[in-house]
Amino acid sequence: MSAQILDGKATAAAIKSDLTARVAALKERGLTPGLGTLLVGDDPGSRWYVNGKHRDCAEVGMESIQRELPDTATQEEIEAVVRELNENPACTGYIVQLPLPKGIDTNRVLELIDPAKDADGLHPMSLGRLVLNETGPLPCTPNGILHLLRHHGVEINGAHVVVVGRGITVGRSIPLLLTRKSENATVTQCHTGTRDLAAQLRQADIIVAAAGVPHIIKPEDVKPGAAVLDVGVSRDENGKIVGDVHPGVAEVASWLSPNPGGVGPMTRAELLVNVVEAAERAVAGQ
Ligand SMILES: Nc1nc2c(c(=O)[nH]1)N[C@@H](CN(C=O)c1ccc(C(=O)N[C@@H](CCC(=O)O)C(=O)O)cc1)CN2
Repeated sequence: MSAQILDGKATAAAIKSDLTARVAALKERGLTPGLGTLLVGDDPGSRWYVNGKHRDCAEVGMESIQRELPDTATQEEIEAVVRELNENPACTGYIVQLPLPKGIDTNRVLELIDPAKDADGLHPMSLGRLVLNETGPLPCTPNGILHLLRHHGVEINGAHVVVVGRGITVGRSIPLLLTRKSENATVTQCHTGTRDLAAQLRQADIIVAAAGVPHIIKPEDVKPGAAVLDVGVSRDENGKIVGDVHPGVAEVASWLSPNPGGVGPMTRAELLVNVVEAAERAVAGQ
C-alpha cells in the first residue's frame, strides 16, 4: 500500500485563487487588505517563510509591509515596532515571525498586538474566542491541517486524533479546533511527558506530528489506514528538511502529507485567509 498524498501546494493554490477574487471585491469597496510582518534576527528559515508570505500577498493582490530588526534587538525595540504596526492604517493584519531571539518575552510581544490586527490567531484574545466558539482568526497551521483533511475527504467526525507536540503554533491549539462540534473529533495530546507514545499512536485514525523530532513517527506505530500529517521541520547536514514522519509510514497510512509540500503551504494560505476575513468583517461593520 502507498498512502495518498495530502497535497498542500495544490490545496493552497485553490485557496489563493478564491482569495484573489475576494481581495478585488474588497478593493472595489475601498479597503485594500495589507499584511505586515516583523522579522527579528537573520535565521534563514524564518526569512524564507517571511519572504514567501510577501510573495503570496503580491499573488492575491494584497499590500504588504515588511519590518525587520537585528537579533540584538531589545524587548523595547520589538515592542516599538509592534506599536507602530498597530497604528499603521495600511497594515490591516500582521504577524511577528516566531521564534523570537532568546531572552525576548514572546508572550508579552504577542499580547501587545492589536487583537483586531492579529493575523496569526495567536493573540490571547483570539485563542480565548476559539475556546468560547466565537468568530475570529484561527491559528494558521492547525486551520490549514483541517482544511487539508476536509479537501481530501478524510473523515474527521468521530475520528481519534493523536497530536504529538505542545508548541505555541500547532500543538497547543489544534485540539481546540478538532473538538468543536463542527469537527467532532476525539483528541489525545502527547508530549515529552507521555509514557508510551507508540501505544497512543497505534490508536490513532489521524496523527498530527508536530514534535520537531526527526522520524519520531515510525511505520510500526501507525494503524493501517490512518491519515498522517507531518508538521515537523528539522534540517539535515545539507539543509534538507527532515520531517517528524519516517518515510516508511507511506506504506502503512492511507493518507500522508508530504514535507515539504504539505502543511507548510497551507500555513501560508490560511494567514492570507485571516487577513481577508478580518477585512471583510471590517467592511461589513462587524
Ligand atoms: N508567527 C508565526 N511564526 C511561525 C509560524 C506561524 O504560523 N506564525 N509557523 C512556523 C513557520 N511558518 C510560518 O511562519 C511556515 C513554515 C513552513 C512554510 C512552508 O511553506 N514550508 C515549505 C518548505 C520550505 C522550506 O523548504 O524550507 C513546505 O512545507 O513546502 C511556511 C510557513 C514557525 N513560525
